[in-house]
Amino acid sequence: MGAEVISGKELAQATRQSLKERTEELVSQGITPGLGVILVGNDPASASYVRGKEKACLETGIHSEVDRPDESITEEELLGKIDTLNNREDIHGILVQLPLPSHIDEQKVIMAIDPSKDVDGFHPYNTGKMLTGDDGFLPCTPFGIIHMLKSRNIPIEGRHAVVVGRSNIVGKPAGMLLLKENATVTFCHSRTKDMRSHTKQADILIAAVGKEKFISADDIKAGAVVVDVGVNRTSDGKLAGDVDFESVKEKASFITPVPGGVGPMTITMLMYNTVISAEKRLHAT
Ligand SMILES: NC(=O)C1=CN([C@@H]2O[C@H](COP(=O)(O)OP(=O)(O)OC[C@H]3O[C@@H](n4cnc5c(N)ncnc54)[C@H](OP(=O)(O)O)[C@@H]3O)[C@@H](O)[C@H]2O)C=CC1
Ligand SMILES: Nc1nc(=O)c2c([nH]1)NC[C@@H]1CN(c3ccc(C(=O)N[C@@H](CCC(=O)O)C(=O)O)cc3)C=[N+]21
Ligand SMILES: [Mg+2]
Repeated sequence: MGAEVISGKELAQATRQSLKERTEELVSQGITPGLGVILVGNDPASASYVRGKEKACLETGIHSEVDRPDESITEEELLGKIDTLNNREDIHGILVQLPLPSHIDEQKVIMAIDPSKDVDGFHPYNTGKMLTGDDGFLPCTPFGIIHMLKSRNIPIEGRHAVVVGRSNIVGKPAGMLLLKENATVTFCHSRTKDMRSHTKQADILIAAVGKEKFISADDIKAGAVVVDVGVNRTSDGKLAGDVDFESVKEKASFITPVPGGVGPMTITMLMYNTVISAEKRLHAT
């Protein structure tokens, strides 16, 4: 018994293989998809995620550039770098790694990115399109989650999805994409009272809190689908999600692991968005 584990790592490999073919087709037509990453400062976790993105670009044939300004960079200088990337023909996707140092206004920086190159899907123009169901870039983590559920033919329509966490980059858009798939959605957050009464009703539970072992077997319904977005560094230096994997695995029907779950799919959907952006450029010429 026990849940089936949805390997994001395996699905990422398969998806990257098909993206590689689309990239080769683009290259044969004279366009190499290009991703420009800006990583401010030297936070070790951010540096590690950016390395993952560079590796994925190599695997999919996407040209990548990483600019690593010192954390003393001014907001104006950073906006200047974004402007340069916005105007480059050979760059189809722009990603500014978050969080930014506190002297820089994150929202202002996100707004400066050309929405047609916003492969993170964080610009309000793309957020708005997601809300209305128009075609735009979807945020990579929620997009990857939907992809993982569909890869296992897990029904979403009509089911109760409970999202724990409401950040702009994960929780909120995850709930919106599940709603678009016709789930009935509940959000839980730090002000939620009696959280367990909500999580126990979930057919699909998304944990995006950032606290190790936040969700235990007692918090879920038997047979629930549990998606663990959390990436937490434990005291012994390992990576752990928000879900107590060993106990929850015995009670859930499907579960995503950490590492090797949502993280690799997040990066893969970034590659996907970059390829789409380059394809749009090709068809616009
Ligand atoms: N695998 C991946 O690809 C990615 C993983 N992550 C990971 O996902 C996790 C969440 O990231 P992110 O959304 O950016 O984090 P934030 O810190 O921005 O948001 C955390 C959310 O959890 C809620 N929360 C905090 N404490 C509680 C509590 N006791 N009870 C209920 N809700 C609570 C907060 O509520 P409130 O709004 O009320 O403060 C907030 O909405 C992190 O571990 C991060 O590293 C993030 C991005 C991508
Ligand atoms: N502009 C911006 N876009 C982001 O998408 C973004 C961001 N800023 N800031 C930080 C968060 C976090 N995030 C992760 C991506 C991949 C893994 C990932 O691949 N994790 C591996 C483990 C990686 C490791 O070993 O450290 C795994 O879960 O298997 C994790 C976290 C993207 N984020
Ligand atoms: Mg945040």
